Amino acid sequence: MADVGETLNFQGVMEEETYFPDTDLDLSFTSTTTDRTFPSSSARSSLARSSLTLSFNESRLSCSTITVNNITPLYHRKWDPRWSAIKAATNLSSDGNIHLRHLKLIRHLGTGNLGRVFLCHLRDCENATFALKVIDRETLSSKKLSHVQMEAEILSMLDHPFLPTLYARIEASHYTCLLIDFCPNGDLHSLLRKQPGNRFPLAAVRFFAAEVLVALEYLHALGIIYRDLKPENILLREDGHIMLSDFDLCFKADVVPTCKFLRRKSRNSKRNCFNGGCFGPVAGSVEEVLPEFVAEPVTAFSRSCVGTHEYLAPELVSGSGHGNGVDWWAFGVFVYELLYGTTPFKGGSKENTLRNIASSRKMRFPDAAEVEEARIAEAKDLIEKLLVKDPRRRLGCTKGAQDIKQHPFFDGIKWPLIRHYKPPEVVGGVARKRGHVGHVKRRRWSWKGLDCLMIRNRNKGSLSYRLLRSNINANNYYDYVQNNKPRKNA
Ligand SMILES: Nc1ncnc2c1ncn2[C@@H]1O[C@H](COP(=O)(O)OP(=O)(O)OP(=O)(O)O)[C@@H](O)[C@H]1O
Repeated sequence: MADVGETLNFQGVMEEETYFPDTDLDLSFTSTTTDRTFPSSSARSSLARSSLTLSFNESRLSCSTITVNNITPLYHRKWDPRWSAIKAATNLSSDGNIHLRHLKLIRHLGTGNLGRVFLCHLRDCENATFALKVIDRETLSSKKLSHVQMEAEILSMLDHPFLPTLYARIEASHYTCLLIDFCPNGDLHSLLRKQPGNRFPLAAVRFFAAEVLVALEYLHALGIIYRDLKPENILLREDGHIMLSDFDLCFKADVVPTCKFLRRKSRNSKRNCFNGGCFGPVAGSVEEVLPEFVAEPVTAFSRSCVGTHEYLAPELVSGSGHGNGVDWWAFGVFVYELLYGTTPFKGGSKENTLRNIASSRKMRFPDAAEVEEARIAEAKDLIEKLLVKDPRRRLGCTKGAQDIKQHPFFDGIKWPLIRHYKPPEVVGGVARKRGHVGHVKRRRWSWKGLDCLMIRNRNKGSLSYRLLRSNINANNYYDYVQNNKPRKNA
């Protein structure tokens, strides 16, 4: 059949409003978009909002190869109706696999670094909605292809309520399509921006921080360093709980779990009842015997410099190599941002932000009288312990999430029950019926990005000029800043 695929048009600002009627999807995509790279967030945002045409063209089907992951329901989602729907579809499929023809695209949700994300549902089951991440491998550099590979690999390992479930991976022609959970409530960054003063109430900060902590703990236990923690990457599920997304910057390391029994004096036996997890201390005892389970990739080591600049740990900025500590640093920045609506090292420019991160000056808290006092001291203490520049002394770096869970800021949280907690009621936190579209994100930062920044700004007195002129390797930014004693921080 010649070119019978119907065309879906997602036009500019209309994309949020338009519902696309029945389309006869088939197995190969023809993408007519040209947005290959996203030089800046505004450019990227405008590209993301520009016209996008996807055709599903049956005539190309004959030459496309299709492979599909065999689907095994994950344990924690075993009873999820989506799995039943997937199972029903595969039972009816001639080869027992899910194909693109089983899916009906509803609309474009957003465009990322690697590809586009669509809301879709199974043709025979409208209630089984998913997000489909479509990656056109032909348009990607080898570096980005390795990110796709990493993302798919990590997704296939996950089985956790605060992380996405990969329902299917579909390889069609030069497209890789990942079928994951759809989060209809947008992301935490957009939600934060809707709050008065761009700040969450402390109870909400505790809730989101606790869920993120549990998600990071799980990733670390698998030896996965996330490296891209920021509110934009935290999507909100239908029930208001979080889902960490975007795994293309992760790196995998070995992890050797250890379990020790620790004796310690109880601070407050009643309050700490659940701090040790399911096997917490018995209330009323003076001395507790706590099992200490550590599954933290403490020997992880990478030299690649990735992440979003406001969230970069000093060891990433210095290029001296990093490990698990970068996630705990980012976690400190994250708690700070939820609490104060801005990040702690943000400068007038990216350069200044990096300089502030690398500087040996102690981080300061803004004078925010509006931030409620109860528990604020604990919150500040937690942030200070996470934002320790030396990763060896940073909270979480040696024993992982257990150390952080035991911090007084989280006192009273019953960790094993956390997924059953009622999400906080915050401004704008109501589920939108039809999902959300992409938004302008703080872009990830790379050394290449910094080079461009520096070449553009050749003012002789500027830090960038001095960096360019100096014999110091650009990767060694931390040393450079130390040695050149910048006059002021932004
Ligand atoms: N599971 C999902 N449910 C709902 N919307 C999603 C989902 N996954 C992604 N999106 C939307 O699609 C957009 C693009 O997502 P994608 O993961 O491709 O890139 P990204 O989050 O912008 O990350 P990056 O470009 O940094 O890799 C997101 O900004 C988000 O708005």
